[in-house]
Amino acid sequence: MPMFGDSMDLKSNSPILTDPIPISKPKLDFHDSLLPYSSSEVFSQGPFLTIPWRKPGLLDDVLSTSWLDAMKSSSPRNIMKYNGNEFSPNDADVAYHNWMLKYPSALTSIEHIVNNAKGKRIALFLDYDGTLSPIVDNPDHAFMSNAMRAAVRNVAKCFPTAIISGRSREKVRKFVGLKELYYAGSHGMDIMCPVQSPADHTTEVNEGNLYQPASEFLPMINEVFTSLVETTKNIEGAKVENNKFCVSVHYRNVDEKSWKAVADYVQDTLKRYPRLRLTHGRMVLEIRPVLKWDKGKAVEFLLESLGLSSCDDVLPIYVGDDRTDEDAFKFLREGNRGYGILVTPAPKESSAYYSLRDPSEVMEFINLLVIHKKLVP
Ligand SMILES: O=P(O)(O)OC[C@H]1O[C@H](O[C@H]2O[C@H](CO)[C@@H](O)[C@H](O)[C@H]2O)[C@H](O)[C@@H](O)[C@@H]1O
Repeated sequence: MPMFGDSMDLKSNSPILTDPIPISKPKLDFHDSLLPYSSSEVFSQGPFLTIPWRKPGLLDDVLSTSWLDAMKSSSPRNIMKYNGNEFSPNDADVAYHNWMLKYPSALTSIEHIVNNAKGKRIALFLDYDGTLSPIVDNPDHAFMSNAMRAAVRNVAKCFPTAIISGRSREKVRKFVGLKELYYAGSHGMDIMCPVQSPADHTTEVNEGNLYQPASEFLPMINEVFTSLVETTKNIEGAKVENNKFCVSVHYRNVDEKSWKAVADYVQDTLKRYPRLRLTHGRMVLEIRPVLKWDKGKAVEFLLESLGLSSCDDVLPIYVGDDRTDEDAFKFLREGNRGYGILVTPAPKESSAYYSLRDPSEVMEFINLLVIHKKLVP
């Protein structure tokens, strides 16, 4: 089990993890009531968020040597970095405590959150790996607990609830095993659309109603999957996962000496497929279409489909642990639409408002939402 968050460093010295465009102080017009802290406090520390810069036709990350730096910084074995400072494990508690001034716990902030939800409808978005299920070595064994399943089932009875995952929609649906939710797989590129009945405004999930903005990439993704399975087959521990509209190349179980070989194979593949790009996850390289579509877009799309896109009477909450979840946090923050909650046991730069340490705290938070809903219907 990782000691700290696996992809803990969005601001490392490596060019891979930082945005090559200088970021000025964001001009975001927040309502103070939504903020868990004062906005001047948040932005006084300089550039706020570094996310990979996406430009169609370019790889997110250019050289495999740099990829290697990114892969190393994604390893829990490496020292923890936050805001340019390095922390030894002994400093970790102090660092986490200080970091929480900026990203307070969603558990201790529950009153603030539900107060802001008064007169509004909460819409809940949940990432899967690292959020509902703990991170484990074998991606096929990332099961969620029955207690977590019960919590998600209960919360879905209170609020519209969607799972947005990097995995294929079918796979994540199988893991979660609840039919009363909405599912978006492949980082939001495969959405089972809820259908609204014009008569009574109820929604139902219609199997035939899929939104798949990357459907033309399907043959290409399959080719890449087959090719990477073949090329990496001799690297012990490497695992290639077909997530339908994206491919994950896991190096969690690969000896660090062979990480470069993994990066080289992925880079070679991307050279052959310029319409695909790379993103980094938790000890995983992810290949996906060069498409302006991400988890943020998926949240926007689902809110529209559910008839919940009006900011005035809806409070979307998104809970996630990974870099790809930042797109959703950013979408909520930029429009002053709702709350992002970052799940992490270690300090990380984020566009989220709040934090939770691990999936067990996520479950606690979900249960608190249900309790509050029952107390104040
Ligand atoms: O968006 P998510 O639902 O968080 O999916 C992101 C990736 O999650 C999975 O990989 C991660 O979890 C594995 C199981 O704990 C772990 O072994 C791996 O190292 C992590 O990167 C999944 O296997 C990927 O396909 C998803 O893209």
